Amino acid sequence: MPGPSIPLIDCGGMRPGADRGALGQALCAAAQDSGFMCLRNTGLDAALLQNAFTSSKRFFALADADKETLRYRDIQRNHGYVALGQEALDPLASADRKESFTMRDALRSASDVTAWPGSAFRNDALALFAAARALAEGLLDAIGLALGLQPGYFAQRHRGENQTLRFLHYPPQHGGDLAAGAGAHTDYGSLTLLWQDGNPGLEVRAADGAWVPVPADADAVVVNTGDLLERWSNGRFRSTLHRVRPLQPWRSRYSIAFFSDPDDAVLVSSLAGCVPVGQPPAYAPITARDHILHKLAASYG
Ligand SMILES: O=C(O)CCC(=O)C(=O)O
Ligand SMILES: [Fe+2]
Repeated sequence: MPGPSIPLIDCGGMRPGADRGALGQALCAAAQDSGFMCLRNTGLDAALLQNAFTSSKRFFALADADKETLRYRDIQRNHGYVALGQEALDPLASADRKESFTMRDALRSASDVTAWPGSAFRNDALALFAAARALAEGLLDAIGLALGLQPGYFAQRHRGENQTLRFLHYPPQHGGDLAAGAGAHTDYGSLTLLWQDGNPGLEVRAADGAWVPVPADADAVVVNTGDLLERWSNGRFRSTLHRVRPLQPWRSRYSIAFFSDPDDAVLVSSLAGCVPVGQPPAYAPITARDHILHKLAASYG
């Protein structure tokens, strides 16, 4: 069960037309207290996830030379295979011991055959991408409602350009000094959805500085709020530090993340309703593109 700092929220199936008011309040409370939450009953089809994990495992099991043919080329495109030791989510620490396949704006590259390991992988990834996108939109809609924004406020600013699906693999480690799977970092954008394979390792930093394990429950989706939602909410929502440690290093750990971040040109500035009367905003406005590229450039050193 989640500890007190990582609330568990039942989404009631996210049925269309369902009352989003109570859900929005619960999401906002969790974003404010912890920045992390575990969601159940989101209505996301479990078969899509299972297929995506299967494709991910098949891909990471390929020979390095095959994976390298699809290698990540640049942070602008933010697509492709990143091998062990090439990314440091904490730029001041050593590189992460993980490999990943990143798919920014996946629907747009759907017809580019050179971008994908094969059609089964592509179909599984695109199906999950579309479902995760709809789920993130529903969650952002509920949050917007609780913040008193116009319906569709966030949807109009998250049209896919910076929505990114990412398959992750933390390979086993045998003996010696164990390396971190992912260094301490905050996520860059609005909302991250994360599915785990049941292998623990993800930890979040609580307000008192303690590292708190996130349950590795394969049936729940972990959701956290990122830097740009922190800025939009004038610091009301937290973009919480988190990391991945090798808690069970003898076996592989797989996870799948979906980052729902604002479109490049969106200027993120503190929402009027979040700024106390008579006080200046806590952050200067920034475009999503500037913030995301700055963070990507730091992590790819
Ligand atoms: O794999 C995980 O559990 C977390 C990954 C993560 O935090 C990230 O990719 O931003
Ligand atoms: Fe993260």
